[in-house]
Amino acid sequence: MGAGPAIRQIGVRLARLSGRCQKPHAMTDQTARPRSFAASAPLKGRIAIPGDKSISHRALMLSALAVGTSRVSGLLEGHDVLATAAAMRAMGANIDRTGDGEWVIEGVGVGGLLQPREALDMGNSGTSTRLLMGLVSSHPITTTFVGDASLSGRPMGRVIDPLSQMGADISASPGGRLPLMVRGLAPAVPIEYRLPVASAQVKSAILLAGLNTPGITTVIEPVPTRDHSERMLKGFGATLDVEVEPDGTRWISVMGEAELRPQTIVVPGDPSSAAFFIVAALLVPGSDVTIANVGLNPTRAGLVEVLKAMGGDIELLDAREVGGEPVADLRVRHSLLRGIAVDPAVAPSMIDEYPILFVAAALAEGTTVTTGLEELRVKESDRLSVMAAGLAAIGVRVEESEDGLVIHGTGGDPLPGGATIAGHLDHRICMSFAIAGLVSKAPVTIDDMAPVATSFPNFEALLEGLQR
Ligand SMILES: O=C(O)C1=C[C@@H](OP(=O)(O)O)[C@@H](O)[C@H](O)C1
Ligand SMILES: C=C(OP(=O)(O)O)C(=O)O
Repeated sequence: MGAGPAIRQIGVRLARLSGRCQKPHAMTDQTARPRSFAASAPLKGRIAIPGDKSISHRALMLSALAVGTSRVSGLLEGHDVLATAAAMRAMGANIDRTGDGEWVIEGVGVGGLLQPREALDMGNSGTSTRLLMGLVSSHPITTTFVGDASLSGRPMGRVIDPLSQMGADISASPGGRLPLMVRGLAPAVPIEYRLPVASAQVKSAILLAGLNTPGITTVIEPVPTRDHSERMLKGFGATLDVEVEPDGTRWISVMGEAELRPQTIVVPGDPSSAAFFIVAALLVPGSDVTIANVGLNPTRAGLVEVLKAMGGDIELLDAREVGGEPVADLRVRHSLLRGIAVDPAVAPSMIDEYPILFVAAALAEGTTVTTGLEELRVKESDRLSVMAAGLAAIGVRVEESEDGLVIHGTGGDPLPGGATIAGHLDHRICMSFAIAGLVSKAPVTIDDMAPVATSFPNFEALLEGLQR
């Protein structure tokens, strides 16, 4: 998209609006919270990690679109999910927190979203932004989206394109970024759309727009990505059909003007959060940790497979189903890892876990090569360059390519450490370097641990519990 004068003007107008939007709890604490992490005694014990972020967002959105009262337990109460809750409230749903992770939602029905009175503040959350842009695109309302500095730098063109094809009128800041305004169209136009990037957020945005669109909306997905939207849409009673071609391409079709039935949802633990403790237990000598209730949907479980291939001692206990998703307890013991070439085909199933995988690779014996990771450059930070710079600062031998990192491990020896890492408002960068500090000779300082609350508010408390 060009940055012509007209678009620049819209950008200025929207930027002014961002100062006036309703601030959810997520964005009120601006104080940086630096913290150092030092060489750790063995990690021992059993922990339960909080609910899955992807599933929590979707549980709130679909409950808010059902007719009647849904109940969600195990909801992640991180700032990203709270931004989704605030947005759905602002568009008419009644949403109450009744206990720890327990939420009750009274939906407005598909087609029933009301125009929010103020801009929706999405904080740091790409998932909230892109999925909600989809939802509002097929409602007759105008919605403005704003976010923090990290989110305002992320590309939204990937959802603007298909949603515009469905009839939404979207005015974005230069480069297809936030702040932006979506003027929805009802009835919208059903489309058949082949995803140009492997993105569950883009897939979900289109399917959610399709819910209030007459006819059948189809997303063609050449590379499978997390399928929580498909599973949950079916659970809520939408007519959703998935056909898989011999080469694995998935055709996902949703029938519009759906009526969603309220549900009771149990959210499993987030494998992307578990990842930090899996790697910590593998790296800190003498550790033996059990992580309870970890979601192991095959579209999310890539890291466990890669770490096992590197020689990680990870045992799956009590495999079961929770809320329509496969779950197990993981027992993880300290292991000497071996470097490997990571198959780029697994990337979508562990896309958020690469920062912590890079830390694991730094302690492995030999070299780990990763490729096919250009998407990491458009997350909360450019995770390839931020990880490469941070690892180099704590003494790791690392090379950055266009689409991956090559990491030469220490063979189990501690890292030199002794640097301050800039987290760039990226929770996963902060947590990855916190874990690196546990296996470093000199402490590793994170300039600001506050962003961790976007996805894992009790990360530090759980870590301290395992060190006792
Ligand atoms: O759909 C989702 O819930 C998510 C999809 C992924 O993003 P992309 O769709 O951009 O790959 C992931 O990185 C993000 O944390 C959550
Ligand atoms: C990329 C992430 O989230 P989002 O896109 O929702 O900001 C993440 O949690 O690592």
